[in-house]
Amino acid sequence: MSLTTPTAKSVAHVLIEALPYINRYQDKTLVVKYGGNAMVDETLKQSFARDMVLLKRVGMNPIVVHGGGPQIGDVLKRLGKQSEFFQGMRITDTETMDVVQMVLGGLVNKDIVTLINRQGGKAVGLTGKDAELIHARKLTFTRTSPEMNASEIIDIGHVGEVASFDTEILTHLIHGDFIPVIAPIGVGDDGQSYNINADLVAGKLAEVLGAENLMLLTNTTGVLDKEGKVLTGLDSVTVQNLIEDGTISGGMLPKVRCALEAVHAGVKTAHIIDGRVEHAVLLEIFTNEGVGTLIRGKSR
Ligand SMILES: Nc1ncnc2c1ncn2[C@@H]1O[C@H](COP(=O)(O)OP(=O)(O)O)[C@@H](O)[C@H]1O
Ligand SMILES: CC(=O)N[C@@H](CCC(=O)OP(=O)(O)O)C(=O)O
Repeated sequence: MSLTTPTAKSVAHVLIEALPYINRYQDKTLVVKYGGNAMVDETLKQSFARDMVLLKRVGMNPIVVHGGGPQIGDVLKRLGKQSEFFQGMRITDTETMDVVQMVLGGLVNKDIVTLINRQGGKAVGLTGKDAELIHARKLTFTRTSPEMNASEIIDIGHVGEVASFDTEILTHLIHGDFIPVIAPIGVGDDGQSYNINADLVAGKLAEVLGAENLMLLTNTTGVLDKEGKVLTGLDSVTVQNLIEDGTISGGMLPKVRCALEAVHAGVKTAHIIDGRVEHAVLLEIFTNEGVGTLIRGKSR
C-alpha cells in the first residue's frame, strides 16, 4: 500500500486524532463492565477483547468486570431450575450459588480471558474470592406492610453487596502488564460465597481505584427515554425523575445508580454504552462523538 493512497492517509488521520485521548488516558485506570447481554456473538466478543488489548498497549489500565446473567439463566434452565429475581437481583439458594460460581468463575471468566490472550494480551481471571479481592456482606431487603404496621425482612439467599476490596492483587497485576478479568463473586467474613450484581462491583471498584472512567456495556444504545431516544448528560436529579416516572427500570436501575455513585465519589466520567456495537469502547474513548449515555457528577 502506498503512503499516498487515501486508505493510508485515513489510517494516519485516525491515529493522529486519537493522540490527545491517548495522552489523556496514559496510565489511567478504566473499569469496563461487560454485561452478559452484550456477549452476544463471537465477532463482537473478539472485538471487545481486541479493544482491551489495544487500550493496554497504548498505556491505559483496563480492568474488566463481567456479568453473565443470561448465561447463568441458561444453565439453570438446563438443570430444570427457574430463575427468579427480586428488584433486579437473582434469588440465590445454595444450589443456584454453585451454578453461579461455575458459570461466572468458570465458563464466562475463562472465555473472556482466553479471548484477550488470543489477541495478544495477558489476561488473568479472578473471582472476588481470589486474594480476597471482594469482601461481601449479605444483602437483605425490608418490606413494610401497612396492614400489619411492621416491616418484614426479605431474604434472597446468597446475594451480597461489596463491603470492601483488597486491591493489592490488582496493583500487582497492573504493574505486571496483566489485564485483570473479574467475576462478581464475593467472600463473606464467614467464608461463604456471595453472588453480587456485576454493575455494583464495577461501580465500587472504579471508586476505590480512583478510575478515570467507568464504562458499562449493555444491550441498549444507552439510557432511553419513553420514545426510545438515547439520553445523555444525566445528573442525579434527572435520573431520579426518570426512575420515578418509570422510564428507567429493571436492569438499568443498578447501572444508573452505580454510575452516579461512582462519579460523585470522584470517577471522572461514567458511560452506559451499547456492547452490541463493534469496538464500542474504542469509539467512546478515542472519539469526540460518544456512543451512549454519559452520567454526570453535578448538575451544570
Ligand atoms: N430507560 C431505559 N433505557 C434502556 N434500557 C432500559 C431502561 N429501563 C430499563 N431498561 C432495561 O435494562 C436492560 C439492561 O439491563 P440488563 O438486562 O441487566 O443488562 P446487562 O446484562 O448488560 O447488565 C435493557 O435491556 C432494558 O430492558
Ligand atoms: C445478584 C445478581 O443478580 N447477580 C447476577 C450476577 C451476574 C450479573 O450481574 O450479570 P449481568 O451483568 O449480565 O446482568 C446474576 O446472578 O445474574
